[in-house]
Amino acid sequence: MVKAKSFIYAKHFKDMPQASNFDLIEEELPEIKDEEFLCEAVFLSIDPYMRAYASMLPVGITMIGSQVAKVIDSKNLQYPVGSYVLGSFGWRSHTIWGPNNKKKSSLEQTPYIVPDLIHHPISLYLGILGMTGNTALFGFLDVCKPMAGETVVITGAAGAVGSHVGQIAKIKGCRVIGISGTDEKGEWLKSIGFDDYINYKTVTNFSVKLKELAPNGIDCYFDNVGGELTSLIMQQMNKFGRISVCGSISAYNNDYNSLPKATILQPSIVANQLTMSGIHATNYYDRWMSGIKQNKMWLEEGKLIYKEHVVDGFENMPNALIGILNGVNTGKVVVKV
Ligand SMILES: NC(=O)C1=CN([C@@H]2O[C@H](COP(=O)(O)OP(=O)(O)OC[C@H]3O[C@@H](n4cnc5c(N)ncnc54)[C@H](OP(=O)(O)O)[C@@H]3O)[C@@H](O)[C@H]2O)C=CC1
Ligand SMILES: CCCCCCC/C=C/C=O
Repeated sequence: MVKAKSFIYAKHFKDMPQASNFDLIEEELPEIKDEEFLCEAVFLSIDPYMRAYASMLPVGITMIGSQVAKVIDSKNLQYPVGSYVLGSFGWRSHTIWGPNNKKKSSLEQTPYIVPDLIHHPISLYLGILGMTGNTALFGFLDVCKPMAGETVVITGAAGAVGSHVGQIAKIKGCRVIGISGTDEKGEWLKSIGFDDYINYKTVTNFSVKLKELAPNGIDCYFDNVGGELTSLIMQQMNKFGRISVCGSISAYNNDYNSLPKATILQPSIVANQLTMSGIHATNYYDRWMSGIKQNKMWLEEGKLIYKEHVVDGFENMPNALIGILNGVNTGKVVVKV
């Protein structure tokens, strides 16, 4: 008999998530039936969307999320014992999955086998070889269509998606400016190929500094944070500039009744005939494996450098989520069980 731990989303978030928003429960799992497998979480993903989406979820459900898990019992030939799977199982230590399991939301994917990585941690399937990697790859290239010599600005640049986008932009021959919340993060960005960075928390005048670093204007903007930074960046876009709107983490802790008042973006959009498009990871499910293949190729060629922020212990899932909203991480946050 296997005992599974899981975090229940027990109370709606208000402002910053707290440990008290979750209940950690334990349950005994039944024997698996035909076509089912039982797996044990090895690494769990922590992502900002968990904060953004949870406001729309009912309380009482298992908290949403993906994990890399090891199959420890199986009556399904497609998922043999000992293999690793990527699954949308939520914040659970052990899961029984079968083809009759119903998807609870469009965010969920059918579990797929991930081959062990010899030279890298298997947690990469949550990062550069997974959801964040495909978001960076398709979300940037589809919308921004970067050309060599163009200037690209990225907010949330030292996070999982931003650091990846910047490196793809360098592969494409662009000048890349990252926006980050500490100099340490900015220096890391430079070490992986970014041309420069702005520490938005300490810079005296953001717009002046941006003009200095991007004297020819901005052609592509990859937006992870929204808010005031986005307004200021958009004022310096070039004619026919492209903006990929990936997220708005600066306001995820606001509820819908207290969202920041918007500044007016239309003059920049109209004057420069900008194209601004929202992107979504779920839109890439039909190209998912080709995205992983491309990112893996760049990884093997040494063109893609990653950093992981590993939090130890399943019990620390809530703390890890609070951490990304406070910007403690450089690179992808994963919890190691
Ligand atoms: N559309 C989609 O399909 C997807 C969207 N996303 C979105 O992309 C964005 C980045 O995700 P990901 O890279 O995984 O995140 P990470 O958790 O890796 O990085 C988040 C970073 O955002 C920065 N940040 C936090 N609060 C603020 C703030 N108020 N203002 C500016 N920056 C802030 C912090 O860095 P710093 O110290 O620099 O402030 C933090 O480390 C998020 O908005 C997320 O929701 C992610 C995946 C898929
Ligand atoms: C495989 C998990 C897919 C989750 C998609 C999350 C999209 C994020 C949106 C905003 O943050």
